[in-house]
Amino acid sequence: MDAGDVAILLGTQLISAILNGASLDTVKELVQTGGAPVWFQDEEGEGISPLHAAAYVHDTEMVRWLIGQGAVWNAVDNLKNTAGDVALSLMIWRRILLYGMRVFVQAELLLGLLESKNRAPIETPSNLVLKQDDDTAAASTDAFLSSKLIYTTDDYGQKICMVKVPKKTIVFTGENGEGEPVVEDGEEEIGVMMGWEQGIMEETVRRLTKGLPEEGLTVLNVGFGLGIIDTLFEFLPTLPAQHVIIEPHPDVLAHMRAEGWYDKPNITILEGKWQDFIANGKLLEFGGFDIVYTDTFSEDYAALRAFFEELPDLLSGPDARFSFFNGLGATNALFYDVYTHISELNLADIGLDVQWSDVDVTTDEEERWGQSREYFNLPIYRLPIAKMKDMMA
Ligand SMILES: C[S@@+](CC[C@H](N)C(=O)[O-])C[C@H]1O[C@@H](n2cnc3c(N)ncnc32)[C@H](O)[C@@H]1O
Repeated sequence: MDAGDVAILLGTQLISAILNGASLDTVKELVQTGGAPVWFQDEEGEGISPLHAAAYVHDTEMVRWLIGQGAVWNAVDNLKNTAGDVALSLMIWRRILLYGMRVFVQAELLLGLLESKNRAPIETPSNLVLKQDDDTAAASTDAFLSSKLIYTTDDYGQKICMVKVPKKTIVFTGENGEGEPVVEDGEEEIGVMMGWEQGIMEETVRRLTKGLPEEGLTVLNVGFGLGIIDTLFEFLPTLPAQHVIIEPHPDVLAHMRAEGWYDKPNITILEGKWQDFIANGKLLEFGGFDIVYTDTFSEDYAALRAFFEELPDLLSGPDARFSFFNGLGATNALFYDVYTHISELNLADIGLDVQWSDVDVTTDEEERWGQSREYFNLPIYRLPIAKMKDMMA
């Protein structure tokens, strides 16, 4: 390894340490003792420097120290942003985020008022959907439950549980894309569940079970899909004592039967929607679960929030854990951030604290989506783990 390679290695480690929340003392040690170069730029990646990294983690003291050590104040990354631009865009990002959250919360309050008067539901004045008005299987539970589902494997070996929804496309009648536009009726494939989410499910189970006693574990999972998370629960070192799965779709239930899920002695399958088993009190009969997970399809944020409200009754105690598939708004970083913050606020209102962790979900986009509509195209999944707040603390 020559001196250039060593500088690249140390510089990359320095940037990664800062982005991962290293303290100023650690950074000082990496630079002063370890010899990491403060002038380094990550040419192989996004072209960022340690100064950009410090701006990303909003560490003003670290920015000051790095500049004092000779960090290049006006170095630009591959997007032509200096560390100052990053800081500025973060400030602007936070301002827009706060605005988005305010709009969302106001719409939510209004929704509550309208619902209490039995009036039609509303949407927020943005792409943040509180209540869906899409009546296809993608967003209407009734349409979804009466749609045919297809279990298939794509060209890249990825397992998919898929539904087809109607799609209108505008085509031009003439040659070379000219001529009169005509609306053509067609179909679009949507992944109800796709194999690429395996990594998210694995990390979710790891974090849901970490530190919990293995013996006698009780688990509730809402929404079977491909059964990825249920399979992971069944492969824990100690089999859960009680594993309840709620699933309403007849095709999913038929698939579960064919795959032998009905024959597992520790598993109870509740055929219906989670709302049905809240309404008839069946879920309460289990006496609380140590782990609760929900990942449904075609439901909007209002439904997720309604599920949150049931958690104090569903969780077995202060150590019990809850997680949900955090996928709303995930085709846009800002919307995703708003949903993430709003769900944290709503959970806090109900008495739950959330710990977030990041799961890297970068992959080959074409291999992931194939013919399916994209529903998650951010590089990072924000994984929530919630517990009832410790009222004695
Ligand atoms: C995204 S998949 C779940 C994937 C699952 N986490 C896995 O690891 O494979 C969503 C599932 O939720 C089910 N579902 C939709 N609405 C539901 C509801 N109201 N209650 C319970 N399950 C629901 C769907 O039929 C579908 O099987």
